[in-house]
Amino acid sequence: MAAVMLSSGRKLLQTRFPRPPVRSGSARPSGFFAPSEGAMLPAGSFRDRLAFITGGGTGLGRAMTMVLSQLGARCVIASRKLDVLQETAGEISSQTGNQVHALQCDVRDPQAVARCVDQMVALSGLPDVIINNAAGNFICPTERLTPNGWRSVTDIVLNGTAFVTLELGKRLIQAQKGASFLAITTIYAESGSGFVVPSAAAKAGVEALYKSLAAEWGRYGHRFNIIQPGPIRTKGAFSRLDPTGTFEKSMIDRIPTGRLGKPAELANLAAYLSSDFASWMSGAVIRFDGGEYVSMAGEFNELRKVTPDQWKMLEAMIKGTKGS
Ligand SMILES: CCCCCCCCC/C=C/C=C/C(=O)SCCNC(=O)CCNC(=O)[C@H](O)C(C)(C)COP(=O)(O)OP(=O)(O)OC[C@H]1O[C@@H](n2cnc3c(N)ncnc32)[C@H](O)[C@@H]1OP(=O)(O)O
Ligand SMILES: NC(=O)C1=CN([C@@H]2O[C@H](COP(=O)(O)OP(=O)(O)OC[C@H]3O[C@@H](n4cnc5c(N)ncnc54)[C@H](OP(=O)(O)O)[C@@H]3O)[C@@H](O)[C@H]2O)C=CC1
Repeated sequence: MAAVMLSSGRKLLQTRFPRPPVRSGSARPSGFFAPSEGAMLPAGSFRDRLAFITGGGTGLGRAMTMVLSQLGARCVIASRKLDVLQETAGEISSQTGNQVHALQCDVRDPQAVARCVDQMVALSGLPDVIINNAAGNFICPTERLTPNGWRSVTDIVLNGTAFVTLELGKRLIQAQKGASFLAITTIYAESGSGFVVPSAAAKAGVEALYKSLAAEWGRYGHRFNIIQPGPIRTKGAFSRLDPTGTFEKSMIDRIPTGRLGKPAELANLAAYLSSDFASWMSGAVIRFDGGEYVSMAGEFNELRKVTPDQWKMLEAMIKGTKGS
């Protein structure tokens, strides 16, 4: 029951504001926004191209490797767990018929990054496409965070991206070879977010790094773009950000398109940004979140819960107001 109060404190009107019907995340809106998951670009868009994807063995990195490989790219995927990488590489290359190499690399270690790039060059040459996707994250009240916890996330996300970008950028410049660099950040790189503070700080740093290099290294034939994904189910993210599954429903409820994103949708956008179709695109930050960011930001967006009858009443009240 909601009451409208006069400034005197007297109740003017009482009416029932029922709780909105509980809608499951995949109910009404997703009927309008069904995902399309096949490769979007023409076949062969990445023929004769080499793509280097950090964290390419799992989750979104795996999905991006899959679509690039489907479109003809040779791929090199790199992260810490060689067995996971090798399994993914085998699965993708047996489906697409294109080479996928797995290289062990901890992006926190600049020497390991240099060794990894040496191996890639020996195998396949310097890449045309670089996707900085590797990340670490976990929810944690900031007062519980240790210096090592801070370091573990910021080293992977910010330093890791910087080490990969510097190592490859310098070698590409030396070889006078152009390339597309893409970084995967997150919508809260822009707003900041409590409880994932090292990730928010590091992702914001990655965005500053990529926007800066878009300006500086265009002259070497290098493009730099950023995708800020909203929630897309992966084991890596959801097990560390919503380990009990408690928050998923309220998260979906605030997404105007009524569902989570799909890895293949993100992969199609990444493929476009990394392709020649986007050769005029650099320094772009693309939010890809089903509308979640603007939905959380708008002061009055909670009014979605007001029913048509309640609107009739509210309108009458507003129109009935005389003076200020
Ligand atoms: C509201 C619902 C949300 C649902 C999802 C919505 C998603 C929308 C937006 C999403 C953004 C997503 C961003 C992402 O980046 S997801 C990517 C997630 N993937 C990964 O994190 C994979 C890699 N991660 C890891 O390997 C680990 O998690 C790691 C901790 C980052 C690094 O591993 P490692 O180097 O092995 O470190 P450890 O030795 O284990 O730990 C280092 C220090 O960190 C402390 N620590 C680890 N976990 C926690 C924790 N949960 N809480 C507090 N502290 C933690 C650990 O204790 C160590 O510190 P020390 O004790 O002082 O030594
Ligand atoms: N899923 C989501 O909802 C969202 C994800 N993102 C971003 O998308 C990207 C992919 O995340 P997602 O696929 O969900 O999660 P995953 O956990 O599956 O991916 C993270 C990858 O990073 C690799 N990695 C972690 N640490 C290192 C390291 N030190 N050196 C090299 N590689 C490392 C991991 O491999 P290994 O363990 O073998 O090292 C893993 O493959 C990340 O940048 C994340 O921040 C952003 C917003 C939303």
